[in-house]
Amino acid sequence: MAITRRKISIIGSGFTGATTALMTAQKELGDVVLVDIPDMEDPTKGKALDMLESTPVEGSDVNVTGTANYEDTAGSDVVIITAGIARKPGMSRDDLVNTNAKIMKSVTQQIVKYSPDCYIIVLTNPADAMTYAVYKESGFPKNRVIGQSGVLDTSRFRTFIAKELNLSVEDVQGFVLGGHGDDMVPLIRYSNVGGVPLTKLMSQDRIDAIVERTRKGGGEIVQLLGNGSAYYAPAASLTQMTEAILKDKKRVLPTIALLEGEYGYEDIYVGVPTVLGGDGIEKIIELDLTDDEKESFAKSVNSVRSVMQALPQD
Ligand SMILES: NC(=O)c1ccc[n+]([C@@H]2O[C@H](COP(=O)([O-])OP(=O)(O)OC[C@H]3O[C@@H](n4cnc5c(N)ncnc54)[C@H](O)[C@@H]3O)[C@@H](O)[C@H]2O)c1
Ligand SMILES: O=C(O)C[C@H](O)C(=O)O
Repeated sequence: MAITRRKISIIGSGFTGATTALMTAQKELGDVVLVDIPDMEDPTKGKALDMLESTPVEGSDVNVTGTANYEDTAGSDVVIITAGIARKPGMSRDDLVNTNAKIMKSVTQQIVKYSPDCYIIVLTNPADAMTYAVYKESGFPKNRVIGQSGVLDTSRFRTFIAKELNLSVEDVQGFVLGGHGDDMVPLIRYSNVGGVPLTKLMSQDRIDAIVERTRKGGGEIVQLLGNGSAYYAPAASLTQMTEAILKDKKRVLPTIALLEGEYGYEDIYVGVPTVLGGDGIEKIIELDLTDDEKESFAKSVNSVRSVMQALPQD
């Protein structure tokens, strides 16, 4: 049988969806189908055509199409959900839960109908609760429903550390545990630059300031943009996760995963270190946490649980 290109569908053609479409196409990860509501069909087609016309310059042999018809997503390998509303200055991500939960329900039904074997990556906020909603609605196994928060939050953390120390972003390692909210937990003990512990390179005061800036990183961009939220770094994060799955890279990345006893929690999607590869979330990595880290993680988990209570129960 002939080998065909991979297919990536992106639901929502707004800032994050369109930017992710461009990045995945430029990396030649597969053909891209960009989907939005019928009222947005022409602009969605226009964005897709504009991207397609960049592929000769990029040397990328992929197709990019725009549509409002889910039939066009049929047989997708990866479906990325960015559909929904974004917050504005003064709002928290949790304020989006009611509107976006309804959108998750309807888009998930369409995704499952046309791509029953796909891997779903959820970006829409509040991301932990929305990933749980998509998991429930899809009926998919937990490894095939993955949320995005930790790659972005860690990328912000790494950026701030690299800039502060004037060292390469490539050498900064670290990750952020917990929900995608202001009480996420950047783990200092597991952070290093080229293997050198962060605490050897930076004072505790500076580390604390960077942790705080990371926690509020989304809000910082919301304030600056004035009418919408971040999209370049979120799209880069989605692209890295998509690549990890489609190329079976078995990357160790923080993702929003379903906990079933790991870290002492049940039936909740929240950010933890995972192995992301050809079978989606292939493993959750359980770290030994100190009492302080456990307490911070518990606070973050509680915040996610309280948002989940707003999800429709049907
Ligand atoms: N988890 C994260 O790290 C993270 C990062 C960035 C953004 N986000 C979230 O992602 C979401 C999208 O952000 P954005 O900046 O792209 O917003 P945006 O407003 O630019 O785009 C959203 C798009 O979704 C479309 N849409 C709405 N309902 C739809 C439906 N039923 N079917 C298909 N499309 C639909 C809209 O028409 C719009 O084009 C927001 O909820 C935002 O908070 C999360
Ligand atoms: O902050 C937001 O509302 C968008 C996103 O979750 C982010 O962290 O940039």
